[in-house]
Amino acid sequence: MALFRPRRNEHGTRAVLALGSSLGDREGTIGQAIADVDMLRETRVEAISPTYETVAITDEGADPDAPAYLNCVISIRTDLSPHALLDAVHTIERGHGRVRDEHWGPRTLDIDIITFGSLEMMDATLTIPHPRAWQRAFVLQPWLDIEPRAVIPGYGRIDELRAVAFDEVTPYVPDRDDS
Ligand SMILES: Nc1ncnc2c1ncn2[C@@H]1O[C@H](COP(=O)(O)OP(=O)(O)OP(=O)(O)O)[C@@H](O)[C@H]1O
Ligand SMILES: Nc1nc2c(c(=O)[nH]1)N=C(CO)CN2
Repeated sequence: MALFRPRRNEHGTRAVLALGSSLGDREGTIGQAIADVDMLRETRVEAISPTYETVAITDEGADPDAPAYLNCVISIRTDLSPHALLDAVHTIERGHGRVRDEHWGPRTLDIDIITFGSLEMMDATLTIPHPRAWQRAFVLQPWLDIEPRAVIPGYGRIDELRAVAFDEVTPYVPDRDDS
């Protein structure tokens, strides 16, 4: 189920972040990372998408034998600059044991900045909108659940992009042991 919070203040920039985890306590890590984002200076989480279990996309393509990801998307409002937000999400990733080794390899936590208001920019460390979000169902589907009319600046409407994205996403049903 998606969660939405009433907007108490309208200042700052609305940004969309995508979270993914394929190692360890995936659900716990994503939940804590969302709380970490909400604790950032001048930043507030406004909506949390449902979580999806998704087949890992690796350098060789979709790999059903690689650890599956949990993915979700959050919308935030922040007064941080785009680079300060990038630094902050990297700190959160490191706090959850993220190690940068294998390209597109399994990871405890990945947080990508998908959009930042209507900003379009590219420099050595940051590209906004995220350059691969437009083709990733593991980003577009959860985002669609919380913002069905969203547009990726320069790429178009996410409902249209989602319709042609082919990677596999399945609603995540937690395996609760309440006994
Ligand atoms: N919009 C963005 N969000 C997050 N990182 C970005 C963005 N644009 C550029 N980067 C840069 O990409 C670098 C690699 O990021 P990361 O290791 O998370 O990539 P990845 O998750 O493996 O791959 P992908 O970018 O395809 O999701 C980061 O150090 C960061 O400087
Ligand atoms: N299913 C899935 N595959 C991925 C993901 C991800 O979040 N989910 N992230 C990647 C690099 O960011 C590479 N591959």
